Amino acid sequence: MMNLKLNPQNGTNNFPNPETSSSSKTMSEVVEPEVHLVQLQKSVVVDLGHGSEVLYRTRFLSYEESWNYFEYLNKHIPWIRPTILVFGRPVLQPRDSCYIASEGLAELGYSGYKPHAHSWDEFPPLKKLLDEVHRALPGSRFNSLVLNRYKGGNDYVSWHTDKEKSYGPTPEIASVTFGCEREFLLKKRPKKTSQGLSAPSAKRLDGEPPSKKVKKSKDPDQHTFMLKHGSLLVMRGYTQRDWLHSVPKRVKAGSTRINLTFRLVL
Ligand SMILES: O=C(O)CCC(=O)C(=O)O
Ligand SMILES: [Fe+2]
Repeated sequence: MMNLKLNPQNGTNNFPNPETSSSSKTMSEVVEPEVHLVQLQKSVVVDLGHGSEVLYRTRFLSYEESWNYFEYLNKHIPWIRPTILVFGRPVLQPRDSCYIASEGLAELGYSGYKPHAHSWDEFPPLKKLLDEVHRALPGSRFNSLVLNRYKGGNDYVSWHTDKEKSYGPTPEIASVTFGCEREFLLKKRPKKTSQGLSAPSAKRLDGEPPSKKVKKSKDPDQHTFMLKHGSLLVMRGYTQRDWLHSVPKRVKAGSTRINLTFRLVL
Protein backbone atom coordinates (compact mmCIF):
# COMPACT_ATOMS: atom_id res chain seq x y z
CA MET A 1 0.00 0.00 0.00
CA MET A 2 1.27 3.43 -0.77
CA ASN A 3 2.63 5.35 2.14
CA LEU A 4 0.90 8.70 2.56
CA LYS A 5 2.04 11.11 5.23
CA LEU A 6 -0.35 13.61 6.74
CA ASN A 7 0.49 17.25 6.70
CA PRO A 8 0.31 18.47 10.30
CA GLN A 9 0.10 22.05 9.03
CA ASN A 10 -3.13 21.84 7.10
CA GLY A 11 -4.41 25.22 6.17
CA THR A 12 -1.00 26.71 5.53
CA ASN A 13 0.82 26.97 2.25
CA ASN A 14 3.76 24.94 3.53
CA PHE A 15 4.35 21.28 3.00
CA PRO A 16 6.00 19.48 5.90
CA ASN A 17 9.54 18.38 5.24
CA PRO A 18 9.16 14.60 4.91
CA GLU A 19 12.75 14.17 6.13
CA THR A 20 12.19 15.99 9.40
CA SER A 21 8.48 15.71 10.09
CA SER A 22 8.55 13.34 13.05
CA SER A 23 4.89 13.92 13.91
CA SER A 24 3.63 12.56 10.60
CA LYS A 25 1.88 9.20 10.64
CA THR A 26 1.49 6.73 7.87
CA MET A 27 -1.98 6.79 6.51
CA SER A 28 -2.67 3.20 7.40
CA GLU A 29 -2.42 4.19 11.06
CA VAL A 30 -5.07 6.83 10.65
CA VAL A 31 -7.91 5.93 8.33
CA GLU A 32 -8.92 3.50 5.64
CA PRO A 33 -9.29 3.53 2.73
CA GLU A 34 -6.54 5.86 1.61
CA VAL A 35 -8.50 7.35 -1.26
CA HIS A 36 -10.81 9.02 1.29
CA LEU A 37 -7.87 10.68 2.90
CA VAL A 38 -6.74 12.15 -0.39
CA GLN A 39 -10.14 13.83 -0.65
CA LEU A 40 -10.40 14.98 2.97
CA GLN A 41 -6.93 16.27 3.68
CA LYS A 42 -5.72 19.48 2.17
CA SER A 43 -2.26 18.20 1.38
CA VAL A 44 -0.58 14.83 1.27
CA VAL A 45 2.82 13.40 0.55
CA VAL A 46 2.84 10.19 -1.49
CA ASP A 47 6.04 8.24 -1.09
CA LEU A 48 6.47 6.44 -4.42
CA GLY A 49 9.47 4.50 -3.09
CA HIS A 50 13.11 4.41 -4.14
CA GLY A 51 13.57 8.14 -3.64
CA SER A 52 10.55 9.35 -5.62
CA GLU A 53 7.80 11.42 -4.05
CA VAL A 54 4.73 13.47 -4.94
CA LEU A 55 3.15 16.19 -2.83
CA TYR A 56 -0.40 17.31 -3.49
CA ARG A 57 -2.13 20.33 -2.02
CA THR A 58 -5.74 20.74 -3.06
CA ARG A 59 -6.20 24.37 -2.07
CA PHE A 60 -2.94 26.06 -2.86
CA LEU A 61 -4.76 29.17 -4.13
CA SER A 62 -8.23 30.38 -3.28
CA TYR A 63 -11.09 29.68 -5.68
CA GLU A 64 -11.44 33.33 -6.64
CA GLU A 65 -7.73 34.03 -7.09
CA SER A 66 -7.49 30.88 -9.22
CA TRP A 67 -10.25 32.11 -11.56
CA ASN A 68 -8.46 35.45 -11.86
CA TYR A 69 -5.31 33.60 -12.95
CA PHE A 70 -7.36 31.45 -15.33
CA GLU A 71 -8.92 34.49 -17.03
CA TYR A 72 -5.59 36.26 -17.29
CA LEU A 73 -3.76 33.24 -18.72
CA ASN A 74 -6.52 32.27 -21.13
CA LYS A 75 -6.53 35.79 -22.56
CA HIS A 76 -2.95 37.03 -22.36
CA ILE A 77 -0.68 34.05 -22.98
CA PRO A 78 0.42 33.79 -26.65
CA TRP A 79 -0.77 30.20 -26.91
CA ILE A 80 0.60 28.06 -29.73
CA ARG A 81 -0.51 24.64 -30.90
CA PRO A 82 2.72 23.50 -32.50
CA THR A 83 3.39 20.74 -34.98
CA ILE A 84 5.59 18.15 -33.33
CA LEU A 85 7.19 14.92 -34.51
CA VAL A 86 5.82 11.56 -33.35
CA PHE A 87 7.85 8.61 -34.67
CA GLY A 88 9.25 11.03 -37.23
CA ARG A 89 5.81 12.13 -38.47
CA PRO A 90 4.48 15.67 -38.07
CA VAL A 91 1.34 15.86 -35.91
CA LEU A 92 -0.48 18.71 -34.23
CA GLN A 93 0.29 18.73 -30.50
CA PRO A 94 -2.97 17.81 -28.73
CA ARG A 95 -2.96 20.95 -26.54
CA ASP A 96 -1.83 24.59 -26.67
CA SER A 97 1.39 25.56 -24.97
CA CYS A 98 3.82 28.35 -24.18
CA TYR A 99 7.23 28.53 -22.51
CA ILE A 100 8.71 31.14 -20.15
CA ALA A 101 12.30 31.11 -18.92
CA SER A 102 14.83 33.34 -17.23
CA GLU A 103 17.51 34.73 -19.54
CA GLY A 104 20.56 32.68 -20.50
CA LEU A 105 19.16 29.21 -19.76
CA ALA A 106 19.63 26.17 -21.99
CA GLU A 107 16.90 25.87 -24.63
CA LEU A 108 13.99 23.50 -24.10
CA GLY A 109 13.35 20.96 -26.85
CA TYR A 110 10.97 18.03 -27.21
CA SER A 111 9.56 15.98 -30.09
CA GLY A 112 11.48 18.00 -32.65
CA TYR A 113 10.05 21.27 -31.33
CA LYS A 114 11.94 24.10 -29.63
CA PRO A 115 9.51 26.58 -28.07
CA HIS A 116 10.43 30.26 -27.99
CA ALA A 117 11.42 31.25 -24.46
CA HIS A 118 9.32 34.25 -23.38
CA SER A 119 10.55 36.52 -20.60
CA TRP A 120 8.96 36.58 -17.14
CA ASP A 121 8.76 40.38 -17.51
CA GLU A 122 6.08 40.00 -20.18
CA PHE A 123 3.71 38.42 -17.64
CA PRO A 124 3.80 40.20 -14.24
CA PRO A 125 1.05 37.99 -12.70
CA LEU A 126 3.22 34.95 -13.39
CA LYS A 127 6.13 36.52 -11.51
CA LYS A 128 3.73 36.90 -8.58
CA LEU A 129 2.63 33.28 -8.92
CA LEU A 130 6.26 32.14 -9.05
CA ASP A 131 6.78 34.00 -5.75
CA GLU A 132 3.77 32.21 -4.25
CA VAL A 133 5.13 28.83 -5.36
CA HIS A 134 8.53 29.66 -3.85
CA ARG A 135 6.84 30.69 -0.59
CA ALA A 136 4.88 27.42 -0.49
CA LEU A 137 8.00 25.34 -1.09
CA PRO A 138 10.81 26.75 1.07
CA GLY A 139 14.21 25.68 -0.23
CA SER A 140 12.94 25.04 -3.76
CA ARG A 141 13.78 27.21 -6.75
CA PHE A 142 12.29 27.44 -10.23
CA ASN A 143 13.35 29.57 -13.20
CA SER A 144 11.28 28.28 -16.10
CA LEU A 145 7.67 27.49 -16.81
CA VAL A 146 5.82 25.29 -19.30
CA LEU A 147 2.18 26.30 -19.77
CA ASN A 148 -0.41 23.94 -21.25
CA ARG A 149 -4.00 24.67 -22.21
CA TYR A 150 -6.43 21.79 -22.74
CA LYS A 151 -9.39 23.23 -24.60
CA GLY A 152 -11.65 20.28 -23.84
CA GLY A 153 -11.64 16.57 -23.13
CA ASN A 154 -10.03 15.69 -26.46
CA ASP A 155 -6.87 17.54 -25.52
CA TYR A 156 -4.33 15.56 -23.55
CA VAL A 157 -0.70 14.85 -22.77
CA SER A 158 0.56 11.31 -23.31
CA TRP A 159 2.73 9.23 -21.05
CA HIS A 160 6.09 10.92 -20.66
CA THR A 161 8.71 12.05 -18.19
CA ASP A 162 10.13 15.55 -17.92
CA LYS A 163 13.69 14.32 -18.01
CA GLU A 164 15.99 16.96 -19.46
CA LYS A 165 19.76 16.89 -19.05
CA SER A 166 19.63 20.53 -18.03
CA TYR A 167 17.30 19.70 -15.10
CA GLY A 168 19.87 17.42 -13.43
CA PRO A 169 19.24 13.92 -12.03
CA THR A 170 16.48 14.75 -9.54
CA PRO A 171 14.40 17.63 -10.92
CA GLU A 172 11.62 19.09 -8.82
CA ILE A 173 8.55 20.06 -10.85
CA ALA A 174 5.73 22.11 -9.33
CA SER A 175 2.41 21.92 -11.17
CA VAL A 176 -0.42 24.43 -10.65
CA THR A 177 -3.83 23.79 -12.21
CA PHE A 178 -6.70 26.12 -13.16
CA GLY A 179 -10.15 25.43 -14.57
CA CYS A 180 -11.54 22.04 -15.52
CA GLU A 181 -10.63 19.11 -13.25
CA ARG A 182 -8.75 16.38 -15.07
CA GLU A 183 -7.03 13.20 -13.99
CA PHE A 184 -3.26 13.24 -13.64
CA LEU A 185 -1.88 9.71 -13.85
CA LEU A 186 1.43 8.35 -12.70
CA LYS A 187 2.72 4.89 -13.51
CA LYS A 188 6.02 3.24 -12.84
CA ARG A 189 8.31 3.02 -15.85
CA PRO A 190 8.73 -0.52 -17.10
CA LYS A 191 12.02 -2.08 -16.02
CA LYS A 192 14.71 -2.70 -18.62
CA THR A 193 14.48 -6.14 -20.19
CA SER A 194 17.37 -8.60 -20.09
CA GLN A 195 18.30 -7.37 -23.60
CA GLY A 196 18.70 -3.92 -22.12
CA LEU A 197 15.69 -2.50 -23.98
CA SER A 198 13.23 -0.42 -22.09
CA ALA A 199 9.79 -0.32 -23.61
CA PRO A 200 7.82 1.78 -24.08
CA SER A 201 10.31 4.62 -24.14
CA ALA A 202 9.80 7.67 -21.99
CA LYS A 203 9.55 10.00 -24.94
CA ARG A 204 6.43 12.07 -25.39
CA LEU A 205 4.09 10.00 -27.56
CA ASP A 206 1.57 12.66 -28.39
CA GLY A 207 0.10 10.57 -31.22
CA GLU A 208 -0.96 7.91 -28.77
CA PRO A 209 -3.51 8.84 -26.11
CA PRO A 210 -2.95 6.89 -22.93
CA SER A 211 -5.36 4.07 -22.25
CA LYS A 212 -8.80 5.19 -21.13
CA LYS A 213 -8.81 2.45 -18.54
CA VAL A 214 -7.76 3.80 -15.17
CA LYS A 215 -7.22 0.89 -12.85
CA LYS A 216 -9.21 1.40 -9.67
CA SER A 217 -7.10 -1.17 -7.82
CA LYS A 218 -4.52 -0.23 -5.24
CA ASP A 219 -1.70 -0.98 -7.59
CA PRO A 220 1.35 0.61 -5.93
CA ASP A 221 2.82 1.22 -9.38
CA GLN A 222 -0.06 3.48 -10.45
CA HIS A 223 -1.54 6.61 -8.89
CA THR A 224 -4.34 8.96 -9.95
CA PHE A 225 -4.83 12.54 -8.79
CA MET A 226 -7.92 14.51 -9.78
CA LEU A 227 -6.20 17.88 -10.05
CA LYS A 228 -8.47 20.60 -8.69
CA HIS A 229 -8.81 24.24 -9.69
CA GLY A 230 -6.12 26.09 -7.67
CA SER A 231 -4.22 22.95 -6.67
CA LEU A 232 -0.47 22.36 -6.44
CA LEU A 233 1.21 19.04 -7.19
CA VAL A 234 4.96 18.59 -6.82
CA MET A 235 7.04 15.76 -8.27
CA ARG A 236 10.36 15.23 -6.53
CA GLY A 237 13.42 13.02 -6.28
CA TYR A 238 13.65 10.32 -8.94
CA THR A 239 10.04 10.67 -10.13
CA GLN A 240 11.17 11.75 -13.63
CA ARG A 241 13.60 8.84 -13.89
CA ASP A 242 11.38 6.07 -12.56
CA TRP A 243 7.78 7.16 -13.31
CA LEU A 244 5.75 8.29 -16.31
CA HIS A 245 2.88 10.77 -16.09
CA SER A 246 -0.02 11.75 -18.35
CA VAL A 247 -3.33 13.62 -18.57
CA PRO A 248 -5.53 11.32 -20.66
CA LYS A 249 -8.39 12.29 -22.96
CA ARG A 250 -11.71 12.60 -21.17
CA VAL A 251 -14.46 13.24 -23.69
CA LYS A 252 -16.89 14.32 -20.96
CA ALA A 253 -14.53 17.06 -19.75
CA GLY A 254 -16.02 19.88 -21.77
CA SER A 255 -14.30 22.98 -20.45
CA THR A 256 -10.83 24.44 -20.60
CA ARG A 257 -8.02 23.47 -18.23
CA ILE A 258 -4.77 25.40 -17.84
CA ASN A 259 -1.75 23.78 -16.21
CA LEU A 260 1.56 25.41 -15.33
CA THR A 261 4.68 23.37 -14.55
CA PHE A 262 7.49 25.28 -12.86
CA ARG A 263 10.96 23.82 -13.40
CA LEU A 264 14.59 24.63 -12.59
CA VAL A 265 17.07 24.68 -15.48
CA LEU A 266 20.47 24.26 -13.82
O1 LIG B 1 -1.15 19.21 -17.54
C1 LIG B 1 -0.59 18.59 -16.65
O2 LIG B 1 -1.09 18.38 -15.56
C2 LIG B 1 0.79 18.01 -16.91
C3 LIG B 1 1.61 18.72 -17.95
C4 LIG B 1 2.92 18.03 -18.15
O3 LIG B 1 3.11 16.93 -17.74
C5 LIG B 1 4.02 18.72 -18.84
O4 LIG B 1 3.86 19.86 -19.31
O5 LIG B 1 5.10 18.15 -18.92
FE1 LIG C 1 5.17 16.46 -17.75
